[in-house]
Amino acid sequence: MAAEPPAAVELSGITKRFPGVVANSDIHITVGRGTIHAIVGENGAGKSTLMKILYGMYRPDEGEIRINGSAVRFTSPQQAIGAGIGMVHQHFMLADNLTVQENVVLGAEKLYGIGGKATAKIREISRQYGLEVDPEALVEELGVGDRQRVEIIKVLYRGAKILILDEPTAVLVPQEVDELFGNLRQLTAEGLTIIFISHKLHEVLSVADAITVIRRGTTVASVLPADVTARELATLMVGSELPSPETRESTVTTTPALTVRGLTVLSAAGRTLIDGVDLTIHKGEVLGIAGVEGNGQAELVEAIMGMRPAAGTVELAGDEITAWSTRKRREAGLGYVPEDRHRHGLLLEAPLWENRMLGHQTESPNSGRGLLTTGAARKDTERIVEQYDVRTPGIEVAAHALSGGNQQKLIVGREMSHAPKVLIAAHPTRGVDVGAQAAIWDHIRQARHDGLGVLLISADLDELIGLSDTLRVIYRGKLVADADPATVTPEQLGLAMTGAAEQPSPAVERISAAVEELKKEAPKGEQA
Ligand SMILES: Nc1ncnc2c1ncn2[C@@H]1O[C@H](COP(=O)(O)OP(=O)(O)OP(=O)(O)O)[C@@H](O)[C@H]1O
Repeated sequence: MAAEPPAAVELSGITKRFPGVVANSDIHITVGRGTIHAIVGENGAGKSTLMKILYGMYRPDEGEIRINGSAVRFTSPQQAIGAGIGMVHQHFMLADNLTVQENVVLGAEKLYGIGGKATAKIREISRQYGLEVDPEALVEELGVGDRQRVEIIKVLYRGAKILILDEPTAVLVPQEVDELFGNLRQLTAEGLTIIFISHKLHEVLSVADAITVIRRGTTVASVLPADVTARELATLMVGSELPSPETRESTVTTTPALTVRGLTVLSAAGRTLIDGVDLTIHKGEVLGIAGVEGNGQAELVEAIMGMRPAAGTVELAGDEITAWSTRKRREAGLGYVPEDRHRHGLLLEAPLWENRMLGHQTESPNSGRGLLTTGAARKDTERIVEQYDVRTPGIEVAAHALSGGNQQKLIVGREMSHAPKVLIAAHPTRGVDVGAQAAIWDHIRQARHDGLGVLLISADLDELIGLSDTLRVIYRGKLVADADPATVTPEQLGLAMTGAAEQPSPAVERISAAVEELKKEAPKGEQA
């Protein structure tokens, strides 16, 4: 009988310490060749650290890595790439103004040059693995799903046989998730191996061949998807039962908290990014905006926050704030959870308590009588850490030392602490585990009960549907449809977002006509 082929990846006894934290402790994982292996765990459990070790970005303090049966010791990602490992990051790292081919070839010109041989190789990869993209297309014209395929092709082009994907579905609509999973299955059918991190337990159960659960830095279970439910997985992750989600209860009033009229935003080149948007959020109302990324959500948020010039008017609780600076808007009660927590939400090198003051330096408890009150800010940071379950060795550590999900919890906690009248929340639970997500939703619901109005932008359709009182669909900078959160399904909403609702459902209104109108307006070659 032939001997069993060695596992594609074998991690044994991996331990990694950071000051004050054991991020990985005696981890054991075996990933079979040609399988999809999911890694799940709470925020801060140690998933990213482990993947960074496998990708050569960190060196383990203890333990052994075997790739296809041979022990390896990587001191850089280049060595990991050389051993056939590729990493697809959550934040795409593509140059928008270059073509697909230029992006794929960039930095790997030595492999197949930059001309016809490179094109042929990209086409071969596309064909072999069913990853459809046009090498000539400009990346800025591509949707999110296509961009992700370019990232995957990029690592395959460099010879990866083992792919690590970090939360690959966080930015995809349901139809794109299905496509991605189809692609992943085809990759494994061709003998490649996939390891992916995800917080979406239903997706993990539908696509993974095997699942490893990490809790507080160590592997606590390796299970087959057929043997567990999402709830049981969550329980394994947390080590105790999750609370049941609370039922929906309407708190919407008739008092406007935020009114936007005729908001229009142009790009530097004069293109219309937001086109005459009107909306009202009432006290006690969560207004969710559904849309495929890049349809104007970011510009809408930035215009409301006063971060980019816009025509039209914005009123906060009856005051016209159109001409106000961002700082003044925040002081007047506009809370802000930004989409990009590294660029707008945090000072990564600064300690947590300084980050607690960020954007709120002029407000209590951070300042009083014109002076910064760092003692009070520190104390309040302790409270946020406690209340929002931010897992950290202390408030003096720098923000970059927190796991992604814990950074997010800190930002949400900070913004909610100033009793905002309106919270502008872009992807408030992105990268946050299921338990922490439920906790953040509870905080938002409680504040909504007390009269908070929320503008919710999210790529997580379950979150949009579950948390919103009112749902609207944004498409090419216009609000084109309304959906009823009580009856709409994620699939219907996903279709409406891509402008593809051919059979309008009662739960999504107006979309088809509006999209047809937009398509007529769009110049040739620019249609969605
Ligand atoms: N560079 C670093 N310096 C110090 N501590 C770190 C560093 N990177 C991670 N940690 C700590 O190691 C632990 C594991 O973090 P890691 O990012 O691996 O978690 P994770 O499971 O990926 O979480 P998330 O789901 O939130 O992304 C956390 O306590 C984190 O604060």
